[in-house]
Amino acid sequence: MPDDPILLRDDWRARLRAVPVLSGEMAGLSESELPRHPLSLVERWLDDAIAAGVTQPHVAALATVGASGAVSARMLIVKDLTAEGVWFSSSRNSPKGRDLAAHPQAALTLYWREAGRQIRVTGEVSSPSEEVSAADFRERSVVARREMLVDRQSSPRDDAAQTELARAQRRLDADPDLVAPAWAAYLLAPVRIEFWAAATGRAHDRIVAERRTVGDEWMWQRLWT
Ligand SMILES: Cc1cc2nc3c(=O)[nH]c(=O)nc-3n(C[C@H](O)[C@H](O)[C@H](O)COP(=O)(O)O)c2cc1C
Repeated sequence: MPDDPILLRDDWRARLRAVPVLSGEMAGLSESELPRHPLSLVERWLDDAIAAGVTQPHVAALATVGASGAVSARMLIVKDLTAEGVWFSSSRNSPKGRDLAAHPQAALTLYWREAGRQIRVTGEVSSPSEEVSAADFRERSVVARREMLVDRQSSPRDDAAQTELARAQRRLDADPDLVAPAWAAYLLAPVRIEFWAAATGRAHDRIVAERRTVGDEWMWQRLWT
């Protein structure tokens, strides 16, 4: 059998180089716009993204570290923004859930292409409220709840899947309020939030807020891009 080439094209460098990035008029971020608490700026940027009709403005990349030190990242949905931090949800039994049990820290990155804005949140992760976790679970679609009652996220899917899903559906039919015990609403409480804003015709802006170890004071610092 002849060796098929792995890639069909060998001009990827040139093709990628030709794709425009950060096109359009972008205002950057100035010191005068900085609030006392960086979550206020997260709120403002999220608001702007929703108002501008950005697609899936609440989808973020979450990076975690496993017990062995291996790093994983995946996209997920930001479920809430409160004065405590950023919320997302998943199964405690998923690979990310196991990572978070071993190392309750994470990095979450939001990126709004149309606005040329990126936010990087790093901090401590907890699942502080069974009530919030249960309410979050009940808001999910039937299909998603059924999958989560089987609770095998990221495991190989074999022939037993249909039987297990049918069993989960019967449990849901019998009790529509049923909550998968492993479902967690996680809170990422920030210790560092970095804002990156594209600016047209000059260097882009990068400003970071770091929580001081004493009290709830935040220290702002401009960074080299
Ligand atoms: C747009 C988008 C949104 C997603 N939202 C979630 C979510 O809210 N929670 C979740 O557990 N997985 C979500 N996923 C799936 C994850 O990316 C990932 O495949 C899954 O959580 C398994 O990750 P893990 O094996 O690292 O635990 C989403 C994927 C995409 C592409």
